[in-house]
Amino acid sequence: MNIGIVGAGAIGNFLMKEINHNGVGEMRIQSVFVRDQIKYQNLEHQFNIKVFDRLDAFLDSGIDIVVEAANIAAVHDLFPKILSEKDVVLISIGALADEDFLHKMNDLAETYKRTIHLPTGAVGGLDLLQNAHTCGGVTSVSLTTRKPAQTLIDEYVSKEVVVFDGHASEAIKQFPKNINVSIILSLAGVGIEQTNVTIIADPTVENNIHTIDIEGSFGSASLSVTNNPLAENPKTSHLAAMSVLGTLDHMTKRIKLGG
Ligand SMILES: NC(=O)C1=CN([C@@H]2O[C@H](COP(=O)(O)OP(=O)(O)OC[C@H]3O[C@@H](n4cnc5c(N)ncnc54)[C@H](OP(=O)(O)O)[C@@H]3O)[C@@H](O)[C@H]2O)C=CC1
Ligand SMILES: O=C([O-])CC(=O)C(=O)O
Repeated sequence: MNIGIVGAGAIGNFLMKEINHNGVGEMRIQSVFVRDQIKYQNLEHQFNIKVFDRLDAFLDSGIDIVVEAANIAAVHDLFPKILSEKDVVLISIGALADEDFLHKMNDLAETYKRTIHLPTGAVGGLDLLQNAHTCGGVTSVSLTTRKPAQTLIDEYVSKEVVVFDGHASEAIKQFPKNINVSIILSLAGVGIEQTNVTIIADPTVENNIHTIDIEGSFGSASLSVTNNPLAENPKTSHLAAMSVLGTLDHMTKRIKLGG
């Protein structure tokens, strides 16, 4: 599978190292789309890839699938066009909190017979949540996210501060780089207006900790993930990058787990 990536930050670099240096199945990252070709030119030599700043040339570079590792604005601006030509993997899931955009992407996928893959990201439990929700059996979903204070707020704090308490729809507007996980949970479960989110800036922690509580006709579930951050971007958890790789790897398998 020849892969194109949009964005070359913490997750993009993780993927280039794992796939092109360490090797994962039959995958290869062939092309990377960036805003500033000069800034990222060194990647060509480092990972044996081609760097593009023109979208048409990137899409024509022999890639089978496009992985987004950029931001919400890039999904909104670039991916309707990209989806009309390629299957896509999106990690800035917050882009889909905009319901008009979500419907537009769904319609494009139908029209062009494309697939939009959404990795689980820095959490777990989506299998349970989706299964329980399929029969309308979920009554409540809550996410409590605790991150190192400096990744959420600029001012110094000596003790923990609740910086957000409300629904996922508003959480992603206020913290677009920190709470994409709330939108994948919303999509799997009860929706962005019903998924409860609390975000805590904690000066005493070094991990990104996501705790999910689900209640429904199946019973109840509680899952807490204590994530190591990626060195290149401490806002982003290692598991989020791994989940993109996992999503690509699962596509190649004949035996599909989960559901
Ligand atoms: N779903 C989840 O669980 C998680 C999602 N995320 C999300 O994943 C995304 C990537 O994270 P991460 O790698 O840590 O972010 P970084 O900030 O480390 O990297 C983002 C990269 O995207 C590039 N970029 C931005 N806009 C564009 C554009 N229009 N076209 C091409 N490249 C662009 C930036 O380049 P430059 O600015 O130099 O042009 C940069 O190289 C973020 O949106 C983040 O919020 C992160 C963690 C968990
Ligand atoms: O990586 C994480 O822990 C979660 C994150 O930033 C996000 O959901 O946007």
